Amino acid sequence: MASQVLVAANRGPLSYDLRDDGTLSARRGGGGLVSGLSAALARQPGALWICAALSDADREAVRRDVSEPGVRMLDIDPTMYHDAYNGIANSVLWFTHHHLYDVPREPVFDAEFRRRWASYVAYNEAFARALAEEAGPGARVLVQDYHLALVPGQLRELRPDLRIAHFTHTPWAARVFLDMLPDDIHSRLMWGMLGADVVGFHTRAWADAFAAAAQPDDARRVAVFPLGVDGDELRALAHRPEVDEKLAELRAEVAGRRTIARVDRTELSKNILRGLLAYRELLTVHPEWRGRVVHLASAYPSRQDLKVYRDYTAAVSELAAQINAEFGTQDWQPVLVSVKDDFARSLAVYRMADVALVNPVRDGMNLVAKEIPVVSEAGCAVVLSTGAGAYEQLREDALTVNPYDVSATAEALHAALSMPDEERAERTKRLAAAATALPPTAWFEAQLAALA
Ligand SMILES: O=P(O)(O)OC[C@H]1O[C@@H](O)[C@H](O)[C@@H](O)[C@@H]1O
Repeated sequence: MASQVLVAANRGPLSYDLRDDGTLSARRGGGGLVSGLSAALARQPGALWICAALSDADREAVRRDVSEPGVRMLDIDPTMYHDAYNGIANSVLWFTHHHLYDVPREPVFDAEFRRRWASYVAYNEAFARALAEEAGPGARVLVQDYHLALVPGQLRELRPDLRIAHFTHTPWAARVFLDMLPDDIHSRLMWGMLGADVVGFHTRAWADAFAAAAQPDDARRVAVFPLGVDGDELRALAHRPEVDEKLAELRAEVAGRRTIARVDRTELSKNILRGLLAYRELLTVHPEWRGRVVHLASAYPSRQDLKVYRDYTAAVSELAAQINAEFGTQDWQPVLVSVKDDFARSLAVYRMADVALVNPVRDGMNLVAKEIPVVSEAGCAVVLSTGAGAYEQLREDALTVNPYDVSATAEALHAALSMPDEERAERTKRLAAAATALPPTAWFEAQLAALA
């Protein structure tokens, strides 16, 4: 049956595992984009989510025609998928929008790049064709993120009757980085996204950067939808028994000391190394904190298919080990790194942290900065990068820092640790209110309404 509301995103709401006995089991897909969209789509009867098969088990599920209602997985040739996802989306596009290039060496746009780009075009076409097949007359289609930047333009050609929105969950690159792209690639990306009736971003800053690269007429379609947190849902999740258990364990480990927490994928843009350097500087410049604070750094591996991510992950654990060797004592380990993606443990960390360190060089939004104040028990001072999308909404009550300025970050950590309890609690309350202003369901419905 044709759908009236469709979502297209690389990652789907579920993925499959192939058991030893050859049967398939479904589990919920991971990440902020997925959890936000899943909640919103659950409220749209008859909606369809089109996503890519991400693994051999997913592809097997497509071949066996195992399907869940409301989800269509696309079986894309694995080599083509790898070139599109790792070779273009997570390398060129992610690096451009987050300004991550090591400029003397990168980027390089050569014949190999062109080959991968052809895969990216074909992978986008697979989504556009599937959407064209599944959408009812005049249906509304919400296309997600940089993986699928060409889809709106391609779909518009196949189905001029549809109402299409594109939403970017990352920042939009500054001109100097966009200008590195070959001209035809840059204009193709703009063409793709401007195939949409509404082009959405998390912040005014990213929307303005995109609009500056578009024609004045097209810029009118750009809109801002700052994704927030569902406070009631998150608080309920944070008070499940398994989270209580993790909290008790963590409290025992920390033994009454103050805590500085971070929770991230081990992602270049999250600036974990400078965060550790700032913590080291804090312990050097303000030795009164030695033995009295613990840095709980959750940094779980991500995108390990890319060498630069493997190297970065190794550098993070090496620097943490150095800090522990330099300052640690018999009964105090200054940094506790956790590399397991353990949501229950993260929620326990959120509940107990005195200080949150959210220092990405650039970030589309950063929901950690919004989630921590919502579940914090006694109040949490948020040290927040000016490069995070969340900065636009949280700047008043966070302690904001230039993410490259390690010394300023160290001083902000000191100020956060020294903040009077009452002030911390007051700021946390206001941060939580700002964080819950546009929960996922309202965020999604606002975009649907913009297409009406
Ligand atoms: O490649 P993955 O693991 O699906 O992660 C992609 C997502 O990663 C998130 O960190 C970004 O905020 C999203 O913009 C992006 O879609």
